[in-house]
Parts: sequence; C-alpha cells; structure tokens
Amino acid sequence: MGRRGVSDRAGLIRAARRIVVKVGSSSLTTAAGGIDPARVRRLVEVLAAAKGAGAEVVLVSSGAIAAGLAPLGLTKRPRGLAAQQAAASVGQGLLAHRYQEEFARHGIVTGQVLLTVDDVTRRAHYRNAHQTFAKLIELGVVPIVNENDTVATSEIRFGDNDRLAALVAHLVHADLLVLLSDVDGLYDGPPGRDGSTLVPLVRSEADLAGVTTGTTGASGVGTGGMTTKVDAARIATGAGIDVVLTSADQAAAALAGSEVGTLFEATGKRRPTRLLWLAHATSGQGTLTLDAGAVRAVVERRASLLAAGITGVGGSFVAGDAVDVLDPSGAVVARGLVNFDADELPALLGRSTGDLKAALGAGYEREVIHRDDLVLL
Ligand SMILES: Nc1ncnc2c1ncn2[C@@H]1O[C@H](COP(=O)(O)OP(=O)(O)O)[C@@H](O)[C@H]1O
Ligand SMILES: N[C@@H](CCC(=O)OP(=O)(O)O)C(=O)O
Repeated sequence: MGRRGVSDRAGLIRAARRIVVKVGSSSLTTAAGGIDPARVRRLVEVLAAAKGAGAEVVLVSSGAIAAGLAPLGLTKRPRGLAAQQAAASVGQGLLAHRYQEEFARHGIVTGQVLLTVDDVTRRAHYRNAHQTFAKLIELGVVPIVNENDTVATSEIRFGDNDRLAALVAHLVHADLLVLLSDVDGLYDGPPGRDGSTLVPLVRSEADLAGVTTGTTGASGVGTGGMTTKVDAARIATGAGIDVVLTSADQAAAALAGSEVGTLFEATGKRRPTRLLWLAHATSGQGTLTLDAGAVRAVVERRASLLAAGITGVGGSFVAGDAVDVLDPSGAVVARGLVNFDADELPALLGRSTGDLKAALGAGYEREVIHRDDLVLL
C-alpha cells in the first residue's frame, strides 16, 4: 500500500540525499548524428545544480553504442552482438569525454564505472563495486556508469540500462532513482495512441493492472522500451527506493519535486543487493531438482542446499552460474549461484557431506549452493 499522495512528492524528492539518475540513449543521441552535445550540456546543468544543492549524484548513462555508430560509418544500430560491442567500444570513450568536459565546466570531477552482471551478483565483485562507489561519492566525484558492453556476452548482458540502474541504486544505497527517457512518463498504453493517458502515480502492482507497455520508441537507439523501465521500477521500489520516470527535458522539474512524469512509490525494504538481479531478471543456466525435505530446508529454514537433497540436475552450467532450484513437481522455488559444474554433480547426488569428504576429499564438503547465494522466488 502507498504511504504518500502525489502532493507529497516535492518533500520526498527534496529529502532524497543520494540520487541515481539514468538517462537513455534516446535522450542523448541519434542514430545518424551520435551524441547531441546540447542535450548532454542541458542534462549536466541539471545534475550539477542538484549536486550544488547538496545531493550526491550517480549517473547511469546509455548511449555508447549510438555514439559509436557514426565514427564507424553506420547509420543504424547493428543487430549482431560483436558489431554492437565494437560500436560501444568506440562510443563509450566519446561519451565519457563529453561528460567529463561538461561537468568540468561546473568544477565537478567525473569517474567512469563500467559494470557487468557479475559485478552485482558475485560476492567479491559486488563488495568491490560497492567500495569503489562509496569512495568516489566521498571524494565528491560523479560516477558515470554504463554496462561494460564490450565484454558482456549475450547470456550475461543486461542489454538495457534500466535494470542496471535499479541495481546500482540499491548498490549505492540511493534514496531515489530517476529514469529519464524520450517520453514524459508511463502511459496506460502506447503513448500517442488515442486514449492513452499518463499514469502519475504507481503505489502497488494493482496500479499497473491496466497498463500495456511496449518496446522501444521512435528514436531507433533505445533498448527495452517501457517494459524494462517498469521492471527497473519494480526492482527499485521493492527494495525501498522511490522512482520517478519522466523525460530528459523535464529532468529539472522532476528533481525540483514538481509533479511531472510517473512516481513509483517504494513498497519494500532493502535486501542484499547482489541477489536482486538473481531474483528479478536473470534466468538460470540449469536446474537442480530437490526432494521434499530439501525444499523445506531451503525454503522454510533458509538453509544452504546440500548434495544430499538433490535428485536431479539439468542443463549445462559451471561453478558460479545461476541455476533454478525446483521442487519435486518441477516448480521453481529459488535461484542460486551454484558451487559445482553440472558434470560434477551427478556423482554427488544424495550423498551426505561427510561421505563426500571421506570419499573425494575436503574440496567436496562444500554446499552446492550457499544460503547467502540463494534467493527464494
Ligand atoms: N506504456 C508506455 N508508456 C510510455 N512509453 C512507452 C509505453 N510503451 C512503450 N513506450 C515507448 O518506450 C520508449 C522509451 O524506451 P526506449 O526507447 O528504450 O528509451 P530509452 O533510450 O530512454 O531507454 C518511448 O519512446 C515509448 O514510445
Ligand atoms: N549500454 C548500452 C545501453 C543500450 C541502450 O540502448 O539502453 P537504453 O537507451 O537505456 O534503453 C549503450 O550504452 O549503448
């Protein structure tokens, strides 16, 4: 249930100390012309003013692929992953440089942070990313974040930056996530279609019941459209972070607390950050089927998953991958980061950890999924 009305929005936004702002490719670039320097300048002016007023700002910026098209002689976003990665490699440097110059006009230093899915799921990476952000913010730097497109493979790619921004908002303990696009908010149907109207406030899933979201708009450079923005809002609000979705043109009004765009009110509380991606977005690279006792242990007692309770292994995965955990009927009950390769597991199933240690050595005493790496669905 919601806690506030639309009229409280100004207070809510003014109270936000740490803000993650995500801007889409469609608000910064065109496929034909690359980065639009005037749009970058206007955005940076708004962010610099927010910082000047005391907010800590983290910027998640898309646009690397679009910025890299023109220098490579391309006029539209290529379909193939390798070509997109090449464009991102060219464009990311141009984008970072543009931001650096614009923020410098306001006396603000920027730092580039390129993230992969691993950085928000694997424990050591997550801690490292968290510490880097904390230090940058402490130093007064504006971190400029994007997905590390040049190395991410299709299986482990966010693709759009909306969900990445939600995870970053949680990683840095933000109070507010602002999603800026080429559309001024969430509409109940494709914007521009007869009868579609703006949804000013989303307090719970019920407010999304009559809403149809589509993929990208006319820009030709965006990814994911409104669907990934609503997913991002779900991730952030479910983790206790309010979300404002509006157009880049309305960024100043949104940050001033004016009633523009769509406010998604926080519904939940903080959860361990690196598991958010596991819960919301990734799909398992394989499956582990449990017996009824193991389901009870994992779901009710929140215990680690041991080989003794596993009855079947599906798919091909390696240690560290995300796998779906199934109950005896095949329903997904949890997802976790597995500690063994798929081909190691069949020989271990049904055996106690003591037995495995005696037969195979101390390396086999470990849990198949540690409870800290397991999220219930
Ligand atoms: N229900 C909806 N409400 C608002 N926009 C929508 C909706 N469904 C689809 N869209 C489209 O989503 C587009 C924004 O997403 P996208 O192109 O990925 O932009 P960005 O680069 O900002 O991420 C808008 O241009 C709009 O046409
Ligand atoms: N990381 C990619 C983001 C891809 C993309 O288009 O995202 P978005 O515009 O946020 O939907 C890039 O910088 O080009």
